Amino acid sequence: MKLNQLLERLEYEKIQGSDQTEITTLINDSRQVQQGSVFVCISGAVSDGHRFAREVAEKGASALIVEKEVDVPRHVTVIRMKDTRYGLALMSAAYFGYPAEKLKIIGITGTKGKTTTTYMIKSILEDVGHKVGLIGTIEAVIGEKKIPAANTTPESYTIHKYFAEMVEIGCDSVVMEVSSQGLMLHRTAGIPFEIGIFTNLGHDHIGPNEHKDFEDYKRCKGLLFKQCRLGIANADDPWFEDVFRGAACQVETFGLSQKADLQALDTHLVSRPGYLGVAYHVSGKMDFDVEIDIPGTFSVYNSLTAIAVCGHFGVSQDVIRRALKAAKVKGRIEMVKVSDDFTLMIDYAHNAMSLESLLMTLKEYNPARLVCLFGCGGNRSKDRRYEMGEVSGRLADLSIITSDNPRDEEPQDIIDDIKTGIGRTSGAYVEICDRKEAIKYAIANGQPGDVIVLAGKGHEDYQEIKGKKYPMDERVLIAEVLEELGKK
Ligand SMILES: CC(=O)N[C@H]1[C@@H](OP(=O)(O)OP(=O)(O)OC[C@H]2O[C@@H](n3ccc(=O)[nH]c3=O)[C@H](O)[C@@H]2O)O[C@H](CO)[C@@H](O)[C@@H]1O[C@H](C)C(=O)N[C@@H](C)C(=O)N[C@H](CCC(=O)O)C(=O)O
Ligand SMILES: Nc1ncnc2c1ncn2[C@@H]1O[C@H](COP(=O)(O)OP(=O)(O)OP(=O)(O)O)[C@@H](O)[C@H]1O
Repeated sequence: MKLNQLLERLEYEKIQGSDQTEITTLINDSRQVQQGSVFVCISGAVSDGHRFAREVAEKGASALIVEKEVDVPRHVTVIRMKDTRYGLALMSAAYFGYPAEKLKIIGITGTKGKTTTTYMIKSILEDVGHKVGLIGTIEAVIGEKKIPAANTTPESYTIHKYFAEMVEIGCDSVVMEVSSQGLMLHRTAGIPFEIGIFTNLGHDHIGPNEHKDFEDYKRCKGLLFKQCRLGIANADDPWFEDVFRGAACQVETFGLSQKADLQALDTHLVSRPGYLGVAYHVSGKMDFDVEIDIPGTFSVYNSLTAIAVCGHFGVSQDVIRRALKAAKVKGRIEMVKVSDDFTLMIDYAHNAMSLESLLMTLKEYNPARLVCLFGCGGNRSKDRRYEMGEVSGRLADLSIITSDNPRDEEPQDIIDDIKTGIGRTSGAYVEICDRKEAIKYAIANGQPGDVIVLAGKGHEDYQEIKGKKYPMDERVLIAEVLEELGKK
């Protein structure tokens, strides 16, 4: 492959060598450079790719893409452009043969609801025979293959590599989470999104390594709507109009308010022993009743989004209704049936903010008791332990304090910190260090009408202790506990 084939959609300046240079691989990590690679130098948060220029030249790189000056032998081609992250995105698309153009790509951005909505959409579209790839916080899903994720939105090279694999196995569409960091760092630059979705905007992801302030966070979210054909937005979010300022797409809205194009009417919580959910009537562009077994008013928003998207894929109302009923997201308010008397669920909430939001949501169902089982990760801020302890002590009727990922710390020390937080409230608690034993206690002592939440681990299937990840899937622990209690 010739270098200029990768550069065809980019503006660039030739510093030395030739853009007709033959190249073997496209790489932005010096450690992976091979003979003939083109190395893209990225000025990162931790490292600067330009620092490795001489090293990669010695390893045999045939070309370098830079945004700063580098000093390498004359036989190495050097191409300069304004932004090499942007360059990497467009070069990656070309390198893999523009796979995005063979897929219908749905991108979801927003502070909350991305993961849940992504899986809902995948589930409905697959019900009518679409083959759907997925890229998100938990994993990338390519057919049967599941690749654990490091970032919500991976680096552009990885995205196009996944797209190419999806095309290869016959996917016709992809649903992906698009983080504001992903947009800001051009990980998604050049992707022709068929549909872009805006769920909501909250004060999050602002700090030294993320966005400098809320304005910047909001601006970055809006970038998605400059590169999609159709934008579907939550009309009830106070920032909706700001985010869509300057949008270049057609816009449709959903929400509870009358101004929304697709509206949820008569929303109500549904609760039966062992079951919590929401129900409502869809009005506007469609007209039918929906019930889903994921609790919380936000489930109305997430499912409405999925309905709006699937409407554009021509999915019938009956199919949408049936598929939504079956939609589950691993580790996101995931109900696990253990009893006809009480309800148990697994959720990823692992900081005070998400735990508070989860417990407040569940309290709306007026459970006999709200039981919260959780621990906190080791080698992380102690404040999180005090705060989670305080939130659970304040909102749950019983806290069961246990281990999460202790990492290099002693589990009991972490539990003691959580107890300091609970001590600021009058909340009742028990402490059972072993997570399986703690789950056993919760199930064995479940009372009619209780809602029990196992918080913190969510989709994770391991427990990290002193640098090693040991297999630990809460679904497996629950099954073992039921067996041991003779309830299976
Ligand atoms: C601040 C930030 O966004 N960092 C991300 C970024 O790292 P970076 O490009 O700055 O990388 P770097 O380590 O400074 O290295 C710079 C360049 O030198 C190269 N290098 C480095 C070392 C070396 O020996 N040789 C070498 O060539 C690197 O390959 C890179 O090209 O690019 C990496 C690859 O894509 C990411 O893994 C990394 O994510 C960090 C770890 C991260 O997690 N960031 C968070 C803030 C994030 O992106 N979060 C969002 C979710 C937010 C939400 O939920 O809305 C996400 O999408 O995950
Ligand atoms: N639409 C929503 N609005 C507000 N909260 C939500 C919404 N959807 C889900 N949540 C809550 O936020 C938690 C995280 O949901 P989800 O993983 O779908 O969001 P996300 O956008 O992927 O966020 P994160 O990046 O934090 O994982 C859920 O467990 C639930 O408690």
